Amino acid sequence: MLDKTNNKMPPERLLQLDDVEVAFKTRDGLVKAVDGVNYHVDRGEVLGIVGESGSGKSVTVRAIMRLLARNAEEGKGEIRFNPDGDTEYRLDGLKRDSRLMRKLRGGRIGMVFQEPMTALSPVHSIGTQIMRTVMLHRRVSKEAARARAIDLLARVQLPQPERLVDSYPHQLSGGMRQRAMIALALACDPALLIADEPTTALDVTTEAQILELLKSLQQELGMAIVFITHNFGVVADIADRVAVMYLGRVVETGLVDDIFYNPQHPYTRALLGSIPRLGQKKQRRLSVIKGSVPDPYNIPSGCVFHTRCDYADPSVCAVRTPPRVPFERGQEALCHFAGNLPEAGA
Ligand SMILES: Nc1ncnc2c1ncn2[C@@H]1O[C@H](COP(=O)(O)OP(=O)(O)OP(=O)(O)O)[C@@H](O)[C@H]1O
Repeated sequence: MLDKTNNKMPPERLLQLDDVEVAFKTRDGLVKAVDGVNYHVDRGEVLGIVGESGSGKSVTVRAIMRLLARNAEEGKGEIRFNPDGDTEYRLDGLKRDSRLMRKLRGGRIGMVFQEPMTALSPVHSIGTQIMRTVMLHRRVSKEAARARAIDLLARVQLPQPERLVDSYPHQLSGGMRQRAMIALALACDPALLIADEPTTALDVTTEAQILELLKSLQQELGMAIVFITHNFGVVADIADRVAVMYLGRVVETGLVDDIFYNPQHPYTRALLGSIPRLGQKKQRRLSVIKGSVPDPYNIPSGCVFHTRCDYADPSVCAVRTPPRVPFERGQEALCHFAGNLPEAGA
């Protein structure tokens, strides 16, 4: 039986997370990595997720994919997914190997990672791996699956796809392997592609090429993308909307232009102050914000960002949980002083 929900999402909505919580059981106790995350993705749009290391970006998408570590404990939040506009599935609570999840993962949700070898097997040819995915999700002959594999390799602009289909991952360069992984993720026309820092390990030129490829595939195939990155420059390049995460929460969300030109959360402003400039060394982590991300075992009281915030009033921010303040066009900021901060850049 497929799990369907009663209160429907709007028709344009593909994915919606409401108050998602994930904690991990560790030797030192329970650590909350994701603490009430809300975000949504509409059909065909690109949502960029940005935030420093440890903010819970990857754990949240693993909860969507049902690929959480064994020591994870989920809270009460909801994850809803409606891939084709007619059936809404509740993903939260589904087991990693449930029939539905195996059908959706690879079938309607594709994934690409920073390290292609987490997705590609070193002992099978690229073609075999794509064919297996195609045949797992569709009733097609071996010949048709091979033709599809060659077609996908051509789509991701790999040279000589008829020859490349029989090659092994170690025979390809890093950028080519990234393209092969994208081809694998696209094998069954996903409605949603989850991209977890797919370009972070690449050189600047290859990164630009892969971003360009993802953009053109997204437009051609009409799929939505959740794109995780440390880099606000990449968000500007590829995303329609942004969710900014800090210590397991979405602290600000909105359209790219609104977030860039009118950021309402002090953390977003601080991150924007650390966008790598042209010609700067690659892979520089965002580091200009004072202090470091607090230990998740010791989450600050009140607003979790107050210990690093330039605008914090301890009598308020260290004591009370901040409200979610709405602005125009769906922009929201989790801050006591959102809307009352000094002008950005002032
Ligand atoms: N299996 C686990 N057991 C305990 N803690 C975990 C586990 N997996 C993740 N965490 C913790 O959850 C928090 C969020 O991690 P997550 O990987 O989602 O961050 P991130 O924002 O994706 O960071 P990065 O950009 O470095 O990938 C971190 O504090 C991390 O240490």
